Amino acid sequence: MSTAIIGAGVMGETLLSGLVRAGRRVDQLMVGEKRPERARELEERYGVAVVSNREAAAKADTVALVVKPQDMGDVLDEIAPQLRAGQLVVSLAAGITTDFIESRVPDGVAVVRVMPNTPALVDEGMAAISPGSHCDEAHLAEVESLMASTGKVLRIPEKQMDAVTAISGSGPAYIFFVVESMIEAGVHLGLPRATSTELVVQTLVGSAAMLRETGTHPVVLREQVTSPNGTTASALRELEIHRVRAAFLAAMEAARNRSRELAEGS
Ligand SMILES: NC(=O)C1=CN([C@@H]2O[C@H](COP(=O)(O)OP(=O)(O)OC[C@H]3O[C@@H](n4cnc5c(N)ncnc54)[C@H](OP(=O)(O)O)[C@@H]3O)[C@@H](O)[C@H]2O)C=CC1
Ligand SMILES: O=C(O)[C@@H]1CCC=N1
Repeated sequence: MSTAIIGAGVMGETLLSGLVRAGRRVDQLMVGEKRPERARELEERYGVAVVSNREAAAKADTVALVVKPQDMGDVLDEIAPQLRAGQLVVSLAAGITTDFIESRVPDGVAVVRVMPNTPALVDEGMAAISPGSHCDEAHLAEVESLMASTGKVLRIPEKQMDAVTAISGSGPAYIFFVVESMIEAGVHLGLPRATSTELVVQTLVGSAAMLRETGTHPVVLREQVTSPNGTTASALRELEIHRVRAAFLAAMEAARNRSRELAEGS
């Protein structure tokens, strides 16, 4: 099965590199990318063929669209004449619905919507997938195997996609923001930057491993750290005073709303 990736920016390259790591034959992969210097970079780095979007759409069994949501209409208009029934189009774009894509491709082309995230680069991705209306089990299984090469995959109803985008799609950015803030706090408290960075990164990795390996609720894990009248309780009181929990809720609501707006082309 050949796969084309159209749009090889951050997420397109993340998908490409995952497929290569997972052992997909490079001669079964191709890339459509509009910037020539980026195309050359990918050819050198992965030995993958960079072709025109039309050639990619004509030749590949599966066409993964990884351009910005705002570019999706133009790319679909460009490749639609090359697509034919039996092919699978996979969109990784935020906001763009399967309806939007299905209305622009020939009948019989199956569409699957995916929301990945960047930890896929280290095979710890979280991808959610939703079928379009002409999609069967074999198409979903193909996308599941595509995305499983870089992490976990969850099947969800498409109506949950905007919320999923706000939580796991954008999620790594919130975590990096917290990490960055904690490192700066360490520096503020007088720690060397390298020490602060090592402390924070390992604390994040250790906490994530506890969540995954014990399956214990985060509230219980937090309580285990919080000694009576101790340091953690003092810190948590400040986070509540500064309404950090409410800020997280508002932030993710804003991301969900932005995903809905992208669907409308703004
Ligand atoms: N980054 C992330 O964490 C995630 C991104 N996504 C989704 O992935 C998609 C891509 O995002 P991201 O990788 O961050 O964005 P990037 O801007 O890094 O990548 C998009 C790439 O597509 C190229 N491109 C634009 N138009 C065309 C075209 N007509 N033909 C071929 N290539 C084209 C762009 O080139 P140029 O720069 O010259 O325009 C760019 O290299 C978005 O839809 C986003 O919603 C989903 C989940 C997570
Ligand atoms: O910020 C964005 O719009 C994309 C979608 C999810 C993560 N990055």
